[in-house]
Amino acid sequence: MPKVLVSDSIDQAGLDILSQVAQVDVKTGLSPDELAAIISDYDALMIRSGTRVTKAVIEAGKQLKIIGRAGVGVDNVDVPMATRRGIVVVNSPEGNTIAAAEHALAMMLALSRHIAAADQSVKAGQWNRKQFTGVEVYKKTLGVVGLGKIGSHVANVGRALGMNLLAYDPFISSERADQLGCRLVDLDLLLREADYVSLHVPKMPETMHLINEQTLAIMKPTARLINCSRGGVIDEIALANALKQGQIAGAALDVYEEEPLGNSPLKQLDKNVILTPHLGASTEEAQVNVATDVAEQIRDVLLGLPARSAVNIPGLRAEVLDKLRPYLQLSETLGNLVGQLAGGRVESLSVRLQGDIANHDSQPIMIAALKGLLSHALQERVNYVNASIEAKERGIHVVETRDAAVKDYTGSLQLMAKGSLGEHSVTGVLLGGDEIRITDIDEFPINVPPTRYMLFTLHRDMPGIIGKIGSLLGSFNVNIASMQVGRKIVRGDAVMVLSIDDPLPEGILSEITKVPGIRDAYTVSL
Ligand SMILES: NC(=O)c1ccc[n+]([C@@H]2O[C@H](COP(=O)([O-])OP(=O)(O)OC[C@H]3O[C@@H](n4cnc5c(N)ncnc54)[C@H](O)[C@@H]3O)[C@@H](O)[C@H]2O)c1
Ligand SMILES: O=C(O)CC[C@@H](O)C(=O)O
Repeated sequence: MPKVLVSDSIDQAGLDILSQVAQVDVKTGLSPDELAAIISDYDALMIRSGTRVTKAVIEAGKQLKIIGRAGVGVDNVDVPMATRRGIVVVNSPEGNTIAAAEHALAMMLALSRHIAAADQSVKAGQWNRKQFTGVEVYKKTLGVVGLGKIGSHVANVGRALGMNLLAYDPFISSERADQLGCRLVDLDLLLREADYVSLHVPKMPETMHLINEQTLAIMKPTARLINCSRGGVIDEIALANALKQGQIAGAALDVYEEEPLGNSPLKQLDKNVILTPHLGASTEEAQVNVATDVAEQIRDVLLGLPARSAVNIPGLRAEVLDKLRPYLQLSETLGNLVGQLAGGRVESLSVRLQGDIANHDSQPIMIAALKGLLSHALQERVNYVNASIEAKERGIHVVETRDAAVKDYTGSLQLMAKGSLGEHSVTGVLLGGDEIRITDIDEFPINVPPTRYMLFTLHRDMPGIIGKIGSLLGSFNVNIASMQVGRKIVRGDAVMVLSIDDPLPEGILSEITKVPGIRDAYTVSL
């Protein structure tokens, strides 16, 4: 039974799903070193934001197939390293969207009315009504930085509260911003005009210290800043200074550059600062959502099925996957076949998408072709996660062409591999939506399904040659399941494709190539 390590607190709903297929060990509060020391036993790791999955952890995870992040941000996982090692990293892109958005909105209202400070003062025996006079959000300007899933919900609720909306997001169209009632502006203008600035961007080099001494200096003295996205997006020292000097009116933070928050000057500030311990996703609903979402994906991957929300398999979202699955199978099979026919070191792979297939997202189809191409050499070490990297490292030049006009079958896929031992091409189609047929080998027309063991010959089309191959195989006790010949002209060159029941015994291939009329022979296992 596979083993799953759960190293952060995860809702029971997720643990129940994992337990259906795996032994589940829950060990929380591990340091990266402690995690690295035990991870080698595990097939899967499930985390929240509390676990740091470093390079060392991934290197130690010799059996790891999947890392599941029960949440959105995967900045606590060394994703490039996981990708190199072929480990799928999955998250729950939407499970906690509402929770995080509501936390940001709660922060905005709590800041405006000094809720946290007023609560503390009443509990301390005071009754200071005047000290806690607040401001209304109605008719104020809310600036949303990052108009993705969470930012959009914040914008929607902000609009319902009667706020004017500005948004800054370089990757969002003005039509999308219009739909949300936001005026799309640059960051400078947003910071100058907004009464509330709410950050909803991912953590990446471009967003590191997006809010810093300079950007804080252009904000209104009455402005309030909210960060429920990621620590590091705000320069916390610069923020503490800006708050002390009254450059802005207040700030509410849920996330920090270092978590847990250490000895920060922000902790010294009182009524105009609210600090929560990364609680954005901490609602009962969100925790059930993310735990279920990610546990299902871990279960599926352990059962050999694809994951819905893999962050390191480009273009392979659930809905794409459902539509493309038969094409991916086709592409992988043809990649495997052409890779074995080419043998040696492959220098380039050309993939031609013809007919209907050319109308689909080609990226996953290309990845499947590369996975197939490399699978004979790398076996299970290559997968959808690392196929592109492995191909790049081997210097394989990949070319994609599309021809939507071709109208044979429902579309076909042609792969051509060029390598140190020559050039080969194969074409395949799907019959009835999911049955693979190889329809062309080196431009010789055939029509055969792929089978586990196959033998291909290139020969002169002349009487007796098929019989000789049949007898030769028979003398080596090889049973032929099916046989087909493809030729372009009578008595010219031809290919013979045989499905055989067992792998070809050692030495027989060279015997086949000695048969008069045989130019070449290849054995393939798919
Ligand atoms: N506090 C929490 O507990 C909590 C919970 C959930 C999510 N989050 C974090 O909230 C953030 C937003 O999550 P989401 O689900 O909305 O993500 P998302 O991917 O849907 O949205 C992010 C948006 O940021 C935009 N963006 C990227 N670079 C930008 C830049 N340089 N400037 C401005 N905009 C930029 C993107 O175009 C995108 O629209 C993430 O950092 C996520 O990790 C925090
Ligand atoms: O695990 C958590 O509680 C935080 C999750 C949140 O930061 C996220 O990115 O989804």
